Amino acid sequence: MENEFIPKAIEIVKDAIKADNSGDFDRALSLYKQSFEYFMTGLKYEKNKARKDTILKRVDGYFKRAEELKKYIDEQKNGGGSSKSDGGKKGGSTATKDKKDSKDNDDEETSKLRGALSSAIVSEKPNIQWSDVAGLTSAKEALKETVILPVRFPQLFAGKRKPFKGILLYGPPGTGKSFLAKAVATEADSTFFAVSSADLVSKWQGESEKLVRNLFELGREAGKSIIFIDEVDSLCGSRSEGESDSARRIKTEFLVQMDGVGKGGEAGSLLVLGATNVPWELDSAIRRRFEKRVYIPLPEAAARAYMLKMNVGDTPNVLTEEDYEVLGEKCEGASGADCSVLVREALMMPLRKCQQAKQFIPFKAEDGSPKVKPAERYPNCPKCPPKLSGDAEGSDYTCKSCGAVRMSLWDVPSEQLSVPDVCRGDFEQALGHSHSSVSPEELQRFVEWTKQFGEEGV
Ligand SMILES: Nc1ncnc2c1ncn2[C@@H]1O[C@H](COP(=O)(O)OP(=O)(O)OP(=O)(O)O)[C@@H](O)[C@H]1O
Repeated sequence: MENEFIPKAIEIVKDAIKADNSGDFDRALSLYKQSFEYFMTGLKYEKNKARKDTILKRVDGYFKRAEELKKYIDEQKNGGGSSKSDGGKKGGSTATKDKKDSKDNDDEETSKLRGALSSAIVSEKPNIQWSDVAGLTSAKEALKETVILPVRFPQLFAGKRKPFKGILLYGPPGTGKSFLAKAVATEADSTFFAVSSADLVSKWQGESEKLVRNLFELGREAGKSIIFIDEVDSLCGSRSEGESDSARRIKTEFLVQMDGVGKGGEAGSLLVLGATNVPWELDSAIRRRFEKRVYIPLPEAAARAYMLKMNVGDTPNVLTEEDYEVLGEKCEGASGADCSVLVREALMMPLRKCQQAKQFIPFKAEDGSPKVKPAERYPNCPKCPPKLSGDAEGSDYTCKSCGAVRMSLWDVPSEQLSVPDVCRGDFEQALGHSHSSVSPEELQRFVEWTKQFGEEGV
């Protein structure tokens, strides 16, 4: 698949620079941040190393500028800071800071880091139930054992029996790793700290290891909490020649913090959940800290059928259980995310039928009001199609046999339009355009890695 994230990121960053130059710093900062999300995702898929390095260099510059802006905006908000109208370019103001004693400095630094963290993490109490997660039975069991049991029955974890403190969920994209992590947090009634690795990475200007430390402190202070680090590979990839000092420091801090999890606190009160699509890129030291590694594979037919049904929800449809079963079989290779895209596509089909229809059948609704429904293909009327297709019939032609009226959607009074229910045919048509986002080679790689380091989560 063509990597569309980088061009999109560049588009956004151009707007950011424009806003920056025109003095609209709030907007500029928000656009820079938005572009980082796209850059980080795009970089994940960028295979060309030279191109990757060039982009990273550029992004580094944007990060620095965003940091300056954030500092400047914060200073303005706090009523202090410089009155410069350059958004803190050329160093910004540190005048207020100089007067503080060292304790104040520490507090200030901590609160600054906390501020930075709050923009980097999403802290919430999610509301995703186990039953919302299709399939993945043994992954759910493994997570229940790790998270729920220690809280409910602490006596089970006496002596040397300790709950796991780090779990890695790995598998192809869109298989529900983040979704599952949220279900864990709901079930455990824990605060969920989801870290956007793009934001953490964006603080790699000498402070990120402190950010990691603060993140873990926040987690400990919040009582029962789960720290979810998506794309953990981008924080803790394996050592490479080009690895910078700051990347090494963040990794070391992460190791130290992971070792501290579970010490001094209530058993199972802080859990670190990591997710990655590329487990083989993880540093072996980090891999070891995630004591349990659960493979989240592509869903099986029954899980796919269930997801299709959940995604259709209460949209008017004529689909039967059997239809879902057949469709579940047909979309082999689709991830959970692919299934939602497929449903979205299929749900649009009735709209397309309305838009493309050249004739509509009038009928009376149950309450007696006049309605029309699109009749693009009307197989039950042998006379209708040939006559209707003839231009000579004129635009106001009505078929004497079936009653179809020649008109377009725009001729239909809004209150009279009856939208066709979603049917199996709509899905079959949508399936024609869909494709699996994971190649068999990639899948094989996950299977191999699971044999060596993980366990099946199906
Ligand atoms: N097993 C599942 N049950 C229900 N919904 C699912 C499942 N798997 C995926 N989905 C749907 O797909 C969406 C994307 O899933 P999610 O973001 O959790 O995948 P992920 O594995 O974390 O992907 P990535 O690796 O790309 O971050 C979810 O919001 C959910 O709607």
